[in-house]
Amino acid sequence: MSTRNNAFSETQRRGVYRAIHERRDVRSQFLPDPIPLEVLERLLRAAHHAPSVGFMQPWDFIVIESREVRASILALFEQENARAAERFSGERQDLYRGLKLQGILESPLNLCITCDRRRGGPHVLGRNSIMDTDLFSTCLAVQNLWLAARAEGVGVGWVSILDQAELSQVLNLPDHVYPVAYLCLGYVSEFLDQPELEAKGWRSRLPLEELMHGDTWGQPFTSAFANGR
Ligand SMILES: Cc1cc2c(cc1C)N(C[C@H](O)[C@H](O)[C@H](O)COP(=O)(O)O)c1[nH]c(=O)[nH]c(=O)c1N2
Repeated sequence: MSTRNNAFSETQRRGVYRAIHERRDVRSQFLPDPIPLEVLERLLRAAHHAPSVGFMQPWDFIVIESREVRASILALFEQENARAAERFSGERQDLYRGLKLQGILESPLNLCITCDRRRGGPHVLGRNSIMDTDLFSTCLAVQNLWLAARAEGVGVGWVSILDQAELSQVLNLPDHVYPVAYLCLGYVSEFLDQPELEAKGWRSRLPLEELMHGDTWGQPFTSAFANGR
């Protein structure tokens, strides 16, 4: 692979793609070892360097160490998860009930990444038509953290089986602050080779080719470059 102007070196590029491909959602493999403060700071700094609409930086990071708070969140999860299971039936429900979908107490640290929908005032550059761009920006902060964590050997698990209003109440969030991601963080015994949902037979990765369209929805993608046009 040749290196073009401004591109990373091959080794650095490999590192970036490795973090992307080997990042996993972790629920079952957490170790109790604490995450050193300097590592946590690097992860939060990575998150804070995400792109954001109008440079709004709408995120805040609630670092949750308290076992009591985590136990309250786990209770919210149990309640919502029981309801979620009812949406499936037969074998699918049995499979669902067998899945581990959170590591709230096993992980040493929980982190809620929120979106302050008022940050930057009433007129944020780029957020005049699509108001949810603040939420999209916050998701990018989550992904930055998730990738940086993989490079640090720290596992991250996203728990969304939670009632948003109840979660906000437990975390004492003001009305204009939305809890985008409730995350469990910790070192892990291993990172699985494939998503746990795939390994357990819930759902597999779709072929990329099926997701590529040319010019408009549903048109086959045949690259002009590949065809020498
Ligand atoms: C917005 C959002 C919300 C959730 C998730 C992800 C995202 C992006 N995922 C993790 C999800 O199941 C996982 O990413 C996929 O199964 C793919 O696996 P890998 O992340 O590649 O390991 C997730 N996992 C889980 O065990 N409990 C959950 O509540 C959620 N919620």
